[in-house]
Amino acid sequence: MFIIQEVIMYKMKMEMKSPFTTSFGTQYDREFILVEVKDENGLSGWGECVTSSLPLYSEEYTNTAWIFMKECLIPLVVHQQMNHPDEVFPKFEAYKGNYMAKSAVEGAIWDLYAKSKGTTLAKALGGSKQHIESGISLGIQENTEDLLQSIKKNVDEGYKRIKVKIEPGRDVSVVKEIRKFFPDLPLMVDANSAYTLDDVHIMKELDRYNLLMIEQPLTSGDLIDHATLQQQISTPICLDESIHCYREARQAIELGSCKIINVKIGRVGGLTEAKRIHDLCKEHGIALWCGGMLESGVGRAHNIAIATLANFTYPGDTASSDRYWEEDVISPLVEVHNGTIMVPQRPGIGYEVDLDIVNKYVVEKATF
Ligand SMILES: O=C(O)CCC(=O)c1ccccc1C(=O)O
Ligand SMILES: [Mg+2]
Repeated sequence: MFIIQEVIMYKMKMEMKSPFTTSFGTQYDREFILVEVKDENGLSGWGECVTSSLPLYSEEYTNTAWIFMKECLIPLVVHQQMNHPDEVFPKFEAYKGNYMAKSAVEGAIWDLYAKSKGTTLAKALGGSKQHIESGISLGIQENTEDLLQSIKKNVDEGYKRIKVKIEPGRDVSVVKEIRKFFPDLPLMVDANSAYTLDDVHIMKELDRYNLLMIEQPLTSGDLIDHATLQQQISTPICLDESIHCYREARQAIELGSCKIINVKIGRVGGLTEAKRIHDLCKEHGIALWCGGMLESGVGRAHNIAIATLANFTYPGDTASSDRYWEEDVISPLVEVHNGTIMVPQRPGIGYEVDLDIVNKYVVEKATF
């Protein structure tokens, strides 16, 4: 049993080393929220809200998450007694949606819980891997030459799988060019919902390039259309934006909307729900991998922990800290060697949050 004595929210703004372009826009920096929860013994747990400054990937964005956390979530946990972090998500279900905000607070409590038990977050979640495999997600480039260079660099660094973002007009031609130079590369594409069923002919062309999967080709609500599309192509569809919870994962499996799911802890409302989706998919032979939201070290550490569960069988999108940031908020940094990340063995998330760096990039702070 533990009591949360204090909650601190840090609104952060950190410039990215290089801009990241998807079919919904270009990100130059990340505005996100770190949540710190403290217990009566002075231990701290950390979570990250993976929203960005505008509602492009999801309805939630950083300013809405900030208010929702302050007004709705924190009153449900501060000075409250808890036995296990699995209690948090059901408590938060009193309020609709806002999963990224919920996940940030719940994630901080998971970290605190693991630290109070003297165990790693990975083990507290039931994970057993000592290391996880890492892929990389490459944004849309102005010219294919730059993309090919970037692929080569990341393959040489050992990343186990390359994902490239596509959009209408920059899809088949790009994949064709990549395959000319990298015929056997474990390659996949992510459309971030940029297509409709009118584009089936494009998906059928992509089907000829031996892709590991096509991620989120259609709009997030379109489970039925994804099922229609999956019947017409042999490349597995992987859903990202479509899956916000266990129920949607179950329905996608029942409908045949996908063969693979990209789990993002923030998108599904936290680690407890991510675990449930993991177990469901395992039961149904649906493979998983852990996606990314250009996280700082705190979110990155949570991704590493969940990816230690057995059914995370494909390399995830969690790359090294220095790919995104001049300085990260954790020490040591997340490092990828030969395409693998060693799971840290210290309690909780296993990385120390560097308050000097947090304070350097904080734009607003609130304490409860
Ligand atoms: O490197 C990462 O963290 C993953 C990058 C990525 O693909 C992504 C980044 C921001 C928003 C959505 C997505 C996505 O997976 O669709
Ligand atoms: Mg995606």
